[in-house]
Amino acid sequence: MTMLVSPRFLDDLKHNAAQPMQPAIIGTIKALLSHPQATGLQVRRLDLMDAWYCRVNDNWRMLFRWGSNREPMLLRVVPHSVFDRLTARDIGTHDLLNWELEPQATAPSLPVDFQVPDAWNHPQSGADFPLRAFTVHQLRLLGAPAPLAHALRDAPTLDDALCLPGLPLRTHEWLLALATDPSEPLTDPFRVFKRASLEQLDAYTRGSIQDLLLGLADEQRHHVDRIHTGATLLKGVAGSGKTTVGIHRAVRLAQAGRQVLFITYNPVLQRVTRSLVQEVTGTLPPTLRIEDYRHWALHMLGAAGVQHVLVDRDQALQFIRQAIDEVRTQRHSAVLARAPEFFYDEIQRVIKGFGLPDMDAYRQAPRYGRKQALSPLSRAVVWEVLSAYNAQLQAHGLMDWGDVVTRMYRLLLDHPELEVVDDVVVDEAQDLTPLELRVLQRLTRGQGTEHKTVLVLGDAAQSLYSRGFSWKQVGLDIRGRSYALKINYRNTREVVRTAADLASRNVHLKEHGELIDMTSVKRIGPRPVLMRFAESHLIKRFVIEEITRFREENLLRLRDIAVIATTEGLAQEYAYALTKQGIPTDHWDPVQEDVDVLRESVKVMTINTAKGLEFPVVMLVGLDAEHLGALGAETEREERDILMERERMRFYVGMTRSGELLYLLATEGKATPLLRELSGIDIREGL
Ligand SMILES: Nc1ncnc2c1ncn2[C@@H]1O[C@H](COP(=O)(O)OP(=O)(O)OP(=O)(O)O)[C@@H](O)[C@H]1O
Repeated sequence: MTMLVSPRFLDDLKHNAAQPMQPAIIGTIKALLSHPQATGLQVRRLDLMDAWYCRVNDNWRMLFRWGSNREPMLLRVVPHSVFDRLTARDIGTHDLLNWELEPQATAPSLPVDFQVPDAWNHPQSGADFPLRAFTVHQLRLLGAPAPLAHALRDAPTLDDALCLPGLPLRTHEWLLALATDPSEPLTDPFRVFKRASLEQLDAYTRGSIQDLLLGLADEQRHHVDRIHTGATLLKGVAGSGKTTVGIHRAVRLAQAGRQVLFITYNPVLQRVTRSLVQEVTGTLPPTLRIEDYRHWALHMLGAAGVQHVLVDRDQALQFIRQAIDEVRTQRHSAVLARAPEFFYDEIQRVIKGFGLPDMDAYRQAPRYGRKQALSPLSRAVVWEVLSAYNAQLQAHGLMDWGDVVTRMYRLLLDHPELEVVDDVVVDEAQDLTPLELRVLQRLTRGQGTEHKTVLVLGDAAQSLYSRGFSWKQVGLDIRGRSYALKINYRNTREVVRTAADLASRNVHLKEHGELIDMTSVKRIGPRPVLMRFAESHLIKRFVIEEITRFREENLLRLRDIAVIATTEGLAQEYAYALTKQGIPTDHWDPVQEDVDVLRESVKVMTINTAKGLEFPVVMLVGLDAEHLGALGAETEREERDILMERERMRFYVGMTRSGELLYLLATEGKATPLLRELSGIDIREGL
C-alpha cells in the first residue's frame, strides 16, 4: 500500500528508529488507517502546527496530517524528547513522497513457534507484565494467534507485547486500548463479543454468563422477565434491542416449557432470527417456533382446508386499473386521477388492513396526517373502485392478502383450537396491518387464556409500507402496557446523530407522538461518508474497489459488509457486478429461503429486505431522486408530505443498519433531495 510521507519521516525511519521499532510504527500506521478513533492511539491535535499526533509506544510518537480521504500523511516519527522540541521547520512537508508500506509488514507471517527472547528472562526495571492478568482464552478471544497467546502473557512490557511479529492489527489495537484505558468498552466489528466490557469478557471466559448477548440493560431485562396477561407494546428506536429482547423472552418462556410463537415480517428475518436464537441457546427449544407471517398464515389456512389462490401485486394493480376505468364511466372525481398504487395501498393497508366491513366504517376511519386527507365524497369513490376490484378477484377465483387475513381472523374466532400457543412475540410489527395484529392477539384470547401473552415490538419511525402509521390507530388492546426503549446500541454516535436528525424532520410522526428521542451509547466512529460520483457505474467501481481493499488488508470479513440498494433491480446489478469480480456475494431478496448470515460473502439487498438486520459496514447505493424520494404525480400537499415521510423512513432504516461504517453513494446531479437534509456527515469527492 502506498502512503504519502515527508522526507523527514523516511529519515526518522532510517536513522533514528531502531529496528525493533519498525513493527510498532507500521502497526500504528495501519491502526490510523483502519480505526483512528481507537483509544489506544491517543490521537490528538497539535494546533500550533495544524497537525495531529498519536502514540506509537511508551517512548515514541508520530506526527501527521489528515489527507482529503482521511488517510494520514506522515510527517515525523520520533521519541517524546525530540517530539517536545519540534518546531514547524522540523516537519518538512514541502514535497510529500510516495512510500510503499513494506509488504512483509502488511501481511506478517505467523510464527510457528515463538521463542521467548533472552532479555525477557531478565527483565529490566519498569517491567510490569501488563497482560499477565489475562487468561490465554481471553487473549485468544481478542484475536491473538495461538502461538502468541502465551508469549503475550509473558511480555515484560506493553511495547514488547505489541512488537510481537504476527500480532493482528485488531488485537494490537485492543491490547493498546485496554492497557491505556481499561474502562473503555471494546468495539468488535467482527461481532465476536459485541460491545463487551472487560468484566463481561472475563465472565464469559469463565463461563459464568452463557453468551455476551446476555449483557442486557436493566430496562431490556425487565421486558424479558415480565409476567403479565395480554398484550404489551414495546416501542423502541432503531437498534434499541427490540429483537434482542424478543429473542431472549421467547427463549426463556420456551425453556420453561411454554408454547411460543415468534412471528417475523419476512422469510429473511425468520432465518436471521433463527440463527440469533441458536447463538443464544445452541439449539432451538422444541416449544419455540419462529415463523414469518405469510408462511404461518397460509399454512394455517391450508390446514383448515380453506382453498386459496393468491393474486400477485402486478395482477392486483391491473385489476385496479380496470376498476378505475369502470367507475370513471359513471363518475367524475379527482380521486380517480390518482395512481393505481394509491388505491392498492388504500385497499390493502386501510380498508382490508383495518378490516373495515362497510362504507360507513371507512368514512369514519381515522386517518394519518394532520387533517381529513380524503373527503367523504372521495372515500365513496374509492369504495366503488374497491367493489369493482373485488368483483374482478372473484371472477378469477383469486384472493388478495387482505382477504386471506380476514379469513384467518374469522376462522380463529370459530376455531381457536387451530393454533394453540401460550406466548406470541411479534417483531417489526409496524409493518403489519391492524387486522394482522388482531389475528395474533386473538391467539391469546378466549377461554383458558389467562397468563397468555403477546409482546408487540416495533418502531413507527421505520414503517415502510403504509401511508403513515401510528400505534393509536392500530387499536391494540394493551391497557396501558406500552413502553419505549430509547437507547440505540447498534450504531456509532455519529450515525445516531445523523439518523436522529433526519427522523426529526417527520412532522406527522411527531404530531402523532410517535417520534422517540434516540440516544446513543456514545460509541465513537467515523462520520457517515457521503460521496457523489459523476456516473452511476463509477459508484459500482468504487464499491468493488473498497470491498477489495477491505479484503486485501484483512480489515474486515466479507460477511461484515452489506451493499444496500434502493431498488431490487439495483440490488441485482450489484450482486452480478461483485460476483463477476470474483467477490463471494449473496443476493437476498425478501422471500429468500436460503439465508446464511454466517456465510463468508458480501450481502446485497434492498432497504426493505435489510429491515431488522445489521452489518458492520453498510454501503447505501442508488440514492438518486428517481429511486428515493420520487413521488410520482401526487399533487395534494398532505399526501406528498406523507409519502415523503415514508421515503425518509426508508432512508432512516437503511442508515441505521450500519454498526461501524456508513457510506452514502449518489450520482452527481441526480441525488435525492433527502441528502440535503443530512447533518454531521463527511462529504468526499467521488471519482
Ligand atoms: N444492552 C445491550 N448492550 C449492548 N448491545 C446491545 C444491547 N441490546 C442490544 N444490543 C445490540 O444492539 C444491536 C441492535 O439490537 P436489535 O437488532 O435487537 O435492535 P432493534 O431495536 O430490533 O433494531 P431495529 O428496529 O433497528 O431492527 C444488536 O447488535 C444487539 O446485539
